[in-house]
Amino acid sequence: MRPAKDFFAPLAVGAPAPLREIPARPSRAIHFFDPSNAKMAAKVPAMVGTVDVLLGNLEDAVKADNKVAAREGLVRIAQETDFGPTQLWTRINSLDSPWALDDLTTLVPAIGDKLDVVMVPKVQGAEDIHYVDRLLAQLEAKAGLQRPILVHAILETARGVANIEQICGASPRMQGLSLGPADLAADRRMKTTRVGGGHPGYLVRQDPPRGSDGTSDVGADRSVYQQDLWHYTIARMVDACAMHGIYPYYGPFGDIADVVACEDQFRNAFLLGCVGTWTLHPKQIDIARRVFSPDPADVEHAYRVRAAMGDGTGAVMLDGKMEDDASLKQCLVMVALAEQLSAIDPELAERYAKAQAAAESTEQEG
Ligand SMILES: CC(=O)SCCNC(=O)CCNC(=O)[C@H](O)C(C)(C)COP(=O)(O)OP(=O)(O)OC[C@H]1O[C@@H](n2cnc3c(N)ncnc32)[C@H](O)[C@@H]1OP(=O)(O)O
Ligand SMILES: O=CC(=O)O
Ligand SMILES: [Mg+2]
Repeated sequence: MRPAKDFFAPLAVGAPAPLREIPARPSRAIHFFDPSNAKMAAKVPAMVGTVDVLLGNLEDAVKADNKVAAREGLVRIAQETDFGPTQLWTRINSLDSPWALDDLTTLVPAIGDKLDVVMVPKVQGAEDIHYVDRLLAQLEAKAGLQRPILVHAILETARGVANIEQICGASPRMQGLSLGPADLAADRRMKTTRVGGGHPGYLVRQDPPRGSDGTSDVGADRSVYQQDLWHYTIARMVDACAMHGIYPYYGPFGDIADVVACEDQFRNAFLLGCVGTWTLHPKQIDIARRVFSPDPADVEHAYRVRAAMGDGTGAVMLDGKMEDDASLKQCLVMVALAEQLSAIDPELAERYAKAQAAAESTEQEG
């Protein structure tokens, strides 16, 4: 392990200095595209501004025969496209594949100045991040890059989950973690064949009614409540990321047609602390943008609490509820997110400005 004094030292002579803090850039929708799929690739320039992140995927879902075409396609798209405020990420092939090294040694010199984040799949432990960290530093130095490329790990092995804190703290490049429910389910030998989402078999059943003689009628009709298979993993991910000042994301939701369950799954992740999700199909983009942008009513409430709390200490009553220093901090999380999103999204800026004005006028009346 690197001693604290060396943690922020560049890992190659001439590489850009690592960031001291990972910027909180909006990344509600990380939109996956296959750069070797001509039809999909052709849509990328028009998607700039419609998603927060465009991610050129080189790993799973790209056929083995198309790996080189995908890599070259990504280089071409990146060179030809002005991404404006939209971030460009890539998901490289896994480190145990024959393609990962060529992915990095091709992409960094060619488009390193445009790449914000490299997503690394199937990360098992800090050693995987150390490998990518050093290699990126060497490639950045060679290419004369001025800012470091950040690293994002996918949590999709049992070992990765067990090593989650070490992964998050392995390098100042660490930007965040995504849940990889498909590979993780396989690695854990879970018995779901779905890509993310719930499962009707994973449930809790209402207690049976009791007869007058005290016996339970186990055959009676009872409500069942479907549970979330991913709750534990997402909660661990959120804590590990918060502890290290980096960002957690939901991953793929494979049932493209079920936009309702997709929204539920995204919202659970948002409420638990995730900042965004992957979108695999254009249908999922509006869902992600909506769910990961706070509701204006919640933003209005947050501004009201902030105004009512004055110097931020003590306790007040608002709408019959107690608010204090701690609930103010919750509200400030909401306000900070609303302000970040307002800076990049004029429509949301207008809605949040109205929420703030309404909160301030209620405060003046009160
Ligand atoms: C477990 C994991 O690792 S998840 C991450 C890896 N997986 C991925 O990245 C999958 C990305 N998505 C896809 O490959 C595709 O969306 C699929 C295979 C799921 C569905 O593709 P299709 O059957 O073509 O979907 P569909 O017919 O509904 O597409 C409608 C239109 O959207 C386009 N489209 C589909 N997905 C995307 C996308 N991700 N980005 C941009 N455009 C897309 C199609 O090209 C099509 O265009 P057209 O109307 O001009 O013909
Ligand atoms: O890569 C994603 C997954 O779910 O596996
Ligand atoms: Mg995977």
